[in-house]
Parts: sequence; structure tokens; C-alpha cells
Amino acid sequence: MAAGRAELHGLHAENRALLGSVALFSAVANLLALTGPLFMLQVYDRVMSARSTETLLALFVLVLVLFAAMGALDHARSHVMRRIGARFQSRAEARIFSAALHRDGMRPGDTLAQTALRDLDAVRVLLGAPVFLALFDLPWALIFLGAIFTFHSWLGWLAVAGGALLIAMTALHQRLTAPRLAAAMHEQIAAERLSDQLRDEGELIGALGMRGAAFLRWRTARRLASGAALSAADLGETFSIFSRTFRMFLQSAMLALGALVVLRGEMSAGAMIAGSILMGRALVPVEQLIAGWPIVQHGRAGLLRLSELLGRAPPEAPRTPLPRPRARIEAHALTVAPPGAPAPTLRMVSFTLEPGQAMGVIGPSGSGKSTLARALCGIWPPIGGTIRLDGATLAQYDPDVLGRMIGYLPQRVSLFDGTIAENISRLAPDAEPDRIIAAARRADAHRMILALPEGYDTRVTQAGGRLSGGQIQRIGLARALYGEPVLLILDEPNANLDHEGGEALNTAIRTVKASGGAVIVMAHRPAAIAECDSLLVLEGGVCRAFGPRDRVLASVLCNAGDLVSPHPAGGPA
Ligand SMILES: Nc1ncnc2c1ncn2[C@@H]1O[C@H](COP(=O)(O)OP(=O)(O)OP(=O)(O)O)[C@@H](O)[C@H]1O
Repeated sequence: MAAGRAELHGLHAENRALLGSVALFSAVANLLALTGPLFMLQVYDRVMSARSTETLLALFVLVLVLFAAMGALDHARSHVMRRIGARFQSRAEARIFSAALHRDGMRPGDTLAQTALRDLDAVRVLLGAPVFLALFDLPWALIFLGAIFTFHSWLGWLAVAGGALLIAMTALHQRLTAPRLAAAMHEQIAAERLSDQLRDEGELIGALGMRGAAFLRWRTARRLASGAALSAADLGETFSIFSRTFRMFLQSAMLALGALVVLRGEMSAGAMIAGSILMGRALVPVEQLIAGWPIVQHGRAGLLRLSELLGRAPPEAPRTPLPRPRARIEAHALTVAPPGAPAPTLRMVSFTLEPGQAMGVIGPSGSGKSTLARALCGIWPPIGGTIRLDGATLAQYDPDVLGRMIGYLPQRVSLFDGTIAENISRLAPDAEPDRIIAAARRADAHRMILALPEGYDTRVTQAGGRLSGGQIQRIGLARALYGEPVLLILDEPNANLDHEGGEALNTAIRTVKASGGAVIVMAHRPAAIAECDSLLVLEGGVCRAFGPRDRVLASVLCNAGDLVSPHPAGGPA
């Protein structure tokens, strides 16, 4: 948390000079705020007694100029603060985005990563809000109080007592509303997540007759969220109304006390009115703080959450760029745990894979195949042992560069909202069409894509849109093959493929091998390991056997012959 806070501080450091200028503008604007009370004093005490129209006119012109200057300064400081907020956001967003995607930012059950960009927005809003400027005005409230004391000490003490009560109310407000706002935020996130999920699974909900039950669950989540928000808003409103009315009453009380002092002949009538105006001005920042307190709380809570997120996902140290590696993979005593899991799900696994070779990974459900695939892609770093690609550990490669050298087809392929071409090119903004088409051809998806009405420009969604399961998987394979990766990792690649698709997959594996790449296939189905030279058998997260495919199959499985023959992809496992 402390490291994250220091990092955010650092990102904000370049704004210090601008904050200094806001403080300066605030100082001058607050001094100019004395124009009204001073004018009042002069009118009552000088113009009235001397009955001079010229003095009145001269004072009026001066006041006009001073008020115009005050307005301009007020405008300038709000303008600068909004720019400071926007600048902070643009400096921090890349780092916060990558921290939100970082493995340690995504612990199951907590929402730090999910709210990160919203938290950054809350900080930006706070920096540009009038309530933040009120903090710059607060020290000037003391000067105004001092000025009231120069009129008469009774007036000064009344203003101090009123201000102290308002500040005490602000502290109480913070104490009472903070837990309610945190609860409201929590419920809001849960409700949003549920409604996203229900919307994405609309077809399934209809098919399973879950519409009524889903609605009830959604309504409960919404009610909890809006109930918590309502309770926080009610309390905030109560405090806000109290402070506003109390401030108005205080001004009248000030006038009454001033009149008493004037009647006692201890002060002029001008000082009475000027004192009342000065007190009003001194209490403005306090009132602004109370009214804008929810913004302060959201911004502060966002800042704390961002500090925690950044602390959990420290910045990547710059790495010396390495040349394109040869496809030699060595795993040694590899031990991997999913994020937040108490125990590793893959333990002490070792194997070596040479360029031009393919390795199959088989084992029952939950044996750790997908865990191994994620570790090999660098998504889940090892907690023990090493993975080396051409001699270098995966951590020695820049994650983005490593990602481009690895083709990964996850077990559940999900596409990004965009066109098929954009999905194949991994959203690269300057992708060359030739490379996209080459990848699609290698995945044998080219003709299938051309058969769609808009071909490569067909828009798809996360769930695939109008594409079938097999079509999604082929586009996923084309995406994995894009950019001719050194290492191809396929997790259950033929789960949705027909015979033709299975053949295309085997051809793609052969092509990668022939070009000196390495392929690792996690499989349940026999057809997928037909092209594999070696086989790793996992059971309960440990290696049960590793070696040449046929020898391992012969020693582990009794129906080895069936398993290696490249029969229809839909055949039994
Ligand atoms: N994100 C996760 N958090 C915690 N545990 C996980 C996570 N993902 C997987 N596991 C656990 O790790 C173990 C291995 O899962 P993994 O997905 O690697 O198995 P698998 O061999 O690929 O299974 P399948 O063949 O069913 O896909 C399982 O016990 C699973 O519950």
C-alpha cells in the first residue's frame, strides 16, 4: 500500500508547479473577496457621512474591477484544477490498466482490479471539483475570522463557535457516511457484475427456464445496491441541509449581535454588516466541504484502492530485449498455483521440448493441464522451479514481446468485440492484411471466413456473435498462429472441431513443427496428440510419466493403439 501511494505521489509530482499556481490564485481571489465587506464599510462610514457622490462612484468603479479580477481568478483556478485531474488520469491510466490485468491484482473475490478505472475517474473528478478548491480556501477562513476579531471580539467568538460546530458536523458526517458509501459501492459492483452476466447468458437463461429466478436475483442485487446508496445519500442530504440553514441562521445571529454592539456604541454600522459578510465568506469553504463530501469520500476511497492495487502489482522493471528465441522449452521442477489459491495445482513437473517437436499433455479433469498451459504462456508465473525458453526464463522477456512469440489457444475461446480480422491480429492497430490471411489459411479458417457475408470484416462479440462453436475455435486457432509464434500452446484445441477442423489442426501443428517451432497440446481426445512426438501424463498436478509418445502410451494406457490413430475428432477419449 505504501509503495502504491508513493507511486501515485510520483505520478502526481509533475503537477506540483500547477498546484502552486492554484494556491497563488486562491490567495489573491480570497484577498479580493474582502472587496465586498470593505466596500460596505466605506459606503456606510465614509460615503454616507461625507454625502459624496464622487467618492461613491470612484469606489463603485474600483469594486467593479476588483470583482471582475476575482471572477477571472476563480475561473482560472477551476480551469487549472480540471486540467490537473485530466493530466493525472492520463499519466496514471496505462500503469493502472496494466496493474488491473496483473495476476496479483486479480485475486478471486476482491474487486480492486474491477473498480480500478472507475477509481481513477473518481480521483480525477475530485481533483477538478469545487470541493477540492475549498481546501485552498480553508486557510483563508482563519484570516477572515481574524478580521472579524478586529471589529469586535464578541463577533469573532461567535464566528469561531459557528465554524467549530460546522467542522464538528463535517467530521461526524464523514464517520457516519463512510461505511454506508463503502457498502453502496460494494453492492453496486455486485449488481453490475450480475447484470452483465445475466445479459451475456440470456439464451441459456431462457433455455433453462431461469428467467423468473434470474429476475429475482437481479432485483435483490439492485435493491441492495440502491438501498445502500439511498441511505448514504439521505444522511449526506441531512447534513448538507443542516449546514446550509445553520450558516444562514449564523449570519442573522451575527447581525443581531453586531446590532447589539452598535447600540452599545462599540462599533460602527458598516463594521456590523461587513462582519456578517466576512463570516459568510469564511464559512463558504466549510459548507462546500460538507456539500461535496461524497465526492471527497469517493475520491479518497478510490485513491486508497488504487494505492493497494499498485502496491500489489509493482511496475515491470525494464528488460534488455532478447533476440527471437529458438523453440527450446525446458521446465524444471515447475510448481504453479492459481492466483489466490492456497496450494499449488501443479507440482515439480519437468520436461524438455526441442525445436520442431510437439508434446502432448494428457490427464484426467483437474489434473493440471490448463494450469501448465497458463504457466507456459507466462500468465501464472511459477511459485517454484523454472520454465526456460531458449535458455532464458519467461520473466526475462518483456511480457508483450513474449506474448507475440507464443500462440495460445485457451480451452474456452473468447473473442473481443470487433471484426474477425481485428481478432486474428490480436487487436494490433497496424496489422498487415497479408499476415492476417496467412494465419487464417494456416488454421484452415480462410474459406470459412470468406463464406460469411462480410468476410474478414464480420463483427463478432465476446461470446462469438453469429459464429458457431467450431468457427470460434478456428478463429481462435488463427489468432494463436498470427505472427508465426515460436511456441504454440493449444488447450483442448479440438473440443469443438469436426473431422475437417481436426485435420486442419494437425496440418497447422505439422507446419509449425516444420518451421522449427514447438507445439504443446493439452488434450482429452486422441486425435489431438496424433502429431505429438512426446507425451506428458499429469495426475493430481504431478507428472506421472514423460517420454516418447508411443512408449509412454504403452506404459500408461492399455488402449494405446486406439489413442494414437488420428480417427474422427469426435471419437471417444
Ligand atoms: N483460477 C483458479 N483458481 C483456483 N483453482 C483453480 C483455478 N483454475 C484451476 N484451478 C484448480 O486447479 C486444478 C487443476 O485445474 P486445471 O484447469 O489445470 O485442470 P485440467 O487438467 O485442465 O482440467 P480439464 O481437463 O477439466 O480442463 C483443479 O483442481 C482446479 O480446481
